[in-house]
Amino acid sequence: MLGSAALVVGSALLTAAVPVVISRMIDQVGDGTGLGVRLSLFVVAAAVLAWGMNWARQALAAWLVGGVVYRLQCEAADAALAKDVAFYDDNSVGKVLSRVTGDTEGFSSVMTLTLNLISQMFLVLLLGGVVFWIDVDLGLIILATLPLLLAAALAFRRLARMAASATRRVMAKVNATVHESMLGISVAKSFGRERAVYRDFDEVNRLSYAVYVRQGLIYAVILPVLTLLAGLATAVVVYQGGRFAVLGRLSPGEWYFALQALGMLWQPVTQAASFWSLFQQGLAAAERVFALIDSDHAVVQHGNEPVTRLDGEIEARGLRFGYAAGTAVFHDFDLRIAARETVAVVGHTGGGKSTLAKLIARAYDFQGGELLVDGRDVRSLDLGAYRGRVGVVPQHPFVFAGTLADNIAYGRPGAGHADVERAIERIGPQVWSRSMPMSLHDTLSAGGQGVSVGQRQLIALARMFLREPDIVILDEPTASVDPLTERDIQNALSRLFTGRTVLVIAHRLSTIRRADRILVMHEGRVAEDGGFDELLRRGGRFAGLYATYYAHQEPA
Ligand SMILES: Nc1ncnc2c1ncn2[C@@H]1O[C@H](COP(=O)(O)OP(=O)(O)OP(=O)(O)O)[C@@H](O)[C@H]1O
Repeated sequence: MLGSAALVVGSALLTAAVPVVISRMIDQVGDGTGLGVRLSLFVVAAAVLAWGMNWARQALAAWLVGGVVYRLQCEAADAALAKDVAFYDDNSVGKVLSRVTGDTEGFSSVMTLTLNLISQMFLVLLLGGVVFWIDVDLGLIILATLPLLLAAALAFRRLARMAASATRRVMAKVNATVHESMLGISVAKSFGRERAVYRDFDEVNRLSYAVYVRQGLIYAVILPVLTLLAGLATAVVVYQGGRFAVLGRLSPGEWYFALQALGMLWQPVTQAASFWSLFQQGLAAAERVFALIDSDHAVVQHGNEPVTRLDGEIEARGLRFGYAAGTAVFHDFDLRIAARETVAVVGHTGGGKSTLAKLIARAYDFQGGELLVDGRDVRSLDLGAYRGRVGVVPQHPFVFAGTLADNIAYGRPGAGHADVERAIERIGPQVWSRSMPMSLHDTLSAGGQGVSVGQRQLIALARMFLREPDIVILDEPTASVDPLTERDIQNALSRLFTGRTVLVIAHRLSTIRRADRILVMHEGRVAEDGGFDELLRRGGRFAGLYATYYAHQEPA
């Protein structure tokens, strides 16, 4: 920082020294020979030195700003990764991405701008001081021309800002349209709607063309007008300085200096006019990044009790939960799941099955009541260690870009090839080879294009065998897989379920039949609870669900 300040002062002094020395030499023109050579040598030396100092100053600034942005991006990315799932309900991935990259860069450009402006302002003060020292009246004349230029720059800044924000808005619209059409491309293709999608895009693209042209026209006016105003101001100084020189108040060298100083003042002054709004934008960007870093976690803990192993007994007492204030999913929810019990959760859509699973997995926090695991308040347990003992298999497990082996090894940090092979062994080698034709070294694409739902489930189950969780939460896919793959998955599941507490949001009859207990969820409460045959005999909600949904899965 000190080095940077010294370079700012040094390069400003050098830049200001050039017109000062030249003006002095002009006044000594009659004194001797070789003046032109000495003058030229001085100008070259000063230019080289000033270039060197400016280079060092800018390199130092880049190093400083780069360091700050690097740390800010690390902290923002770290904060985004630490956020609970609930955070991503309100903040889309795109929004978080623009906080971590776009906003941190916005902040960096303001830092660079500020450092440049500080050095330029220092030069302005230096040159202004010399002009006033030469002649106060001339200094006042130059000073009087500055507000005119400043006012023009401010007015243009407003115009430029309006044009820029219109361009930003329309670009956001273009991006959103492209994003949406690409997301739904398979649907568009299957309905033969490509031309309609193109027409939608063309409409916003025409809008963006019009806005761009308007912005170009506005910018085309700004610079020539500012140059004209600068020319007028120079004319005033030429006239007045000339008069003072004729009157003997100024030497020709001082007159030259005043004109040079004026030329050097324009740029910082016009830049200062646009500085404030850019500075505010940068601060707003920084605020957004800090809001991400400082925002509270949705899952609140009040203890860090160690968790090494769990028996897996789960109990909810008077649990209250809603995703948003005033919309409760659970009012006064009670439930007890014994250790190592397999519970199938069924019910109509919106009944609260996934919500229950998310609360047990600590993806969300509840607002009232108690959630006990092995008789201990879940909020008193070390969150990371607790989550490490709970394995969640979502309906559509995510596949990362990398080899199949990498994707399985994801289940346990540091797992090697032998561990992956062992996990496959536990699933059942025949089961695996029948459903997974690819080799462990084959590369999968992010999102899992080219990998079926059943295969993704098998990858996720292999990850679970590596992880060895004490509580398994599984959301079965609704999409039916072929009977052979279903049998493979069921075989893998029965191995995974043994000796663990399992909560499975069940869509397959085979899973329901195998469960120790079935919970029928309805409007945020347990409407029925019991064994398969018992619930069928009861003739209630489960019997209804069975008749309308599960019965068709019975083998003929
Ligand atoms: N992220 C969310 N934000 C706000 N409300 C939500 C969210 N997720 C679920 N809900 C609401 O909570 C209620 C319970 O939903 P939940 O997903 O638990 O039901 P479900 O029984 O699992 O349904 P499905 O079988 O369709 O998955 C529903 O009214 C749903 O609209």
